[in-house]
Amino acid sequence: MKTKPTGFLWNSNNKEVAAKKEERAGSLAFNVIDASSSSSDAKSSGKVPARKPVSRTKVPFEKGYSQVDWLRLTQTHPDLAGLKGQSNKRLITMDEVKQNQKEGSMWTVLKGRVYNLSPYMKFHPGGVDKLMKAVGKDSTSLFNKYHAWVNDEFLLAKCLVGTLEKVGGRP
Ligand code: HEM
Repeated sequence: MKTKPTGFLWNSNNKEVAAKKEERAGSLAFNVIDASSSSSDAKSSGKVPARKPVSRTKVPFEKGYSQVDWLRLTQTHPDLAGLKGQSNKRLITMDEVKQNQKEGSMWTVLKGRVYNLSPYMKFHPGGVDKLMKAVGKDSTSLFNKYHAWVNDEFLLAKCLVGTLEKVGGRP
């Protein structure tokens, strides 16, 4: 069973991800958090087949590109999103996301929010190649496939460009 500690990288209260189970050791009772699947209840009941594990190779970071370095940069850089004075509260179409795939301006949609991934590229623990797959499209399912527990909203807060416009008024 895989367990994940909580911290700035990980969502601590993601109910979809973490399935809690109480276990006992002598007189001690404690919660075990299983982050290995988003549907462990369904899995243990035998209704859903176990999800195929994805290959998750961590790429050794270049000096100066650790997650701590990233956090420092988010606190000091004046405009990581590349807004140039524009508001990050505006609605953005998928067309506009597709148009931003160049150095310095590499946009993705993640859980309805639009981010500029360009500054995060070399900091991504899964490597640049993997993160490039997110550019110009909605990367929510890819993101969840590899690491649904990662706290994207916190990590990419300073890269927020706007919100994806809903088409046809449906959520
Ligand atoms: C879009 C925004 C993304 C963010 C903010 C992000 C962030 C992260 C973080 C924080 C980790 C370290 C996780 C940990 O230590 O548990 C990680 C690892 C990783 N990511 Fe991403 N990621 C993103 C997108 C993607 C995409 C699109 C892919 C695949 C196509 C991907 C593949 C991986 C892989 C393979 C690892 C490394 C293996 C591991 O931690 O075991 N990531 N990412």
